[in-house]
Amino acid sequence: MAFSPDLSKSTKLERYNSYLRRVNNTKLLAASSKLLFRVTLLVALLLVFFFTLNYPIGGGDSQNASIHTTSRFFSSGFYGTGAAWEKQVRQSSTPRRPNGFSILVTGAAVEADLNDTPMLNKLFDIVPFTHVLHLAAQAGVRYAMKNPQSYVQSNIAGFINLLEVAKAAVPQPAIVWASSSSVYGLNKDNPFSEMDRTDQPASLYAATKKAGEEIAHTYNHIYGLSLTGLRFFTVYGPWGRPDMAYFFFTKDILQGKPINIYKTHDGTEVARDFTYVDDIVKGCVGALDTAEKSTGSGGKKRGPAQLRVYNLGNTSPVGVGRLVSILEGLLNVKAKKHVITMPRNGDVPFTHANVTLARKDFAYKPTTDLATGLRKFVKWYVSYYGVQPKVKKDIPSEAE
Ligand SMILES: O=C(O)[C@H]1O[C@H](OP(=O)(O)OP(=O)(O)OC[C@H]2O[C@@H](n3ccc(=O)[nH]c3=O)[C@H](O)[C@@H]2O)[C@H](O)[C@@H](O)[C@H]1O
Repeated sequence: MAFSPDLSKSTKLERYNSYLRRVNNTKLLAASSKLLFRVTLLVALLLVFFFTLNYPIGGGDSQNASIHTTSRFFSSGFYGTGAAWEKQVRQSSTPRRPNGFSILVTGAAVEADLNDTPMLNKLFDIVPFTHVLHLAAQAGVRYAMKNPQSYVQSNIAGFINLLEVAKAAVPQPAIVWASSSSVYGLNKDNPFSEMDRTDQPASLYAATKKAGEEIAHTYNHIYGLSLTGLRFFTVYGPWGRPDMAYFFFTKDILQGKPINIYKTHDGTEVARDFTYVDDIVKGCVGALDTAEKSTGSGGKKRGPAQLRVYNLGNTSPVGVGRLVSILEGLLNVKAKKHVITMPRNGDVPFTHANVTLARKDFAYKPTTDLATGLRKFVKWYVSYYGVQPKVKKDIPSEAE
């Protein structure tokens, strides 16, 4: 089976990407009640991880792609409507049952800027959030060499701004936020455990995520904020980020363009613990469900608060060559493969999550292997971009 892309849809998406970049947006969703939250979170996370976090133009070579930063949520049009905006925020955050959660999700839904302090203050004035799920970030390992400032702006300045507002809030929310497997950097222990060293980041992206973990420690220590960092391992799936390898490999394979498969400097294959988005969503919900309340109030600590870090990975690393052969099987197209030595661009040779801690504390158990997850991704890709199968109509039910 072979496919030819529908360019009108691609163009539409690229125009949308360009819009997203212009508004430099991060998305926010205020969800209320556990039930509403779970439903909303699923949608939000799909958008967060795979659509809104970092969208390069055209989804091509991530090294050349221009990626917008995501320190914004709420469009000025929406945020600027005053009473209507407030009403919407109140409505979407009113718990549907007693003791329901009211959760601010950054990185999805309506648009505004994390660095917009008055806007954040206003939000927290309107809603006594019980939790924040902070997913907004500038992601991507290699793009950090092109636009380092965007990482500082989003992952450090934006995070601190959010923590400043959260620590002063009454009540203080519990915060669960997206760290990254990249914090393990040059760590050689395998699989990666939360106890391993994380003081050797290989990219600026990793360094800003590690900085986030240290900043979290500080706000927990001084203000009694309950903070949980989740180290996500190469998350993929429908609505994914076009700057990630599995995504642009799919595009390039379909277009007959060559792809680079990295090998390490000693000639071994580069591997990743690719983790399907639905498994990550379950991990986020588990972390929120088990997050204890912050102990401070109005900027004053009243006792020790919870501080946690968890790996959320798939626990089965797969080589990039294998990833490509699964895609070839799904697309029924042979890739033009160039195996090259990994450029010195912040990449690490392998990742592998030990998830014992997350399993123990909130029963985290990834269930989607790479072939299954990529099948779901390719199905979505073909439908989203209007790719026409040339040989077969359906994606094969098995990868190979
Ligand atoms: O877990 C994380 O913390 C990070 O995961 C993700 O980073 P990575 O694991 O680097 O994913 P991704 O770019 O898809 O490359 C996948 C594989 O393809 C290899 N790769 C890449 C490009 C290429 O041209 N050739 C190639 O072999 C490459 O060497 C790698 O082995 C997120 O992007 C990041 O935001 C962060 O969340």
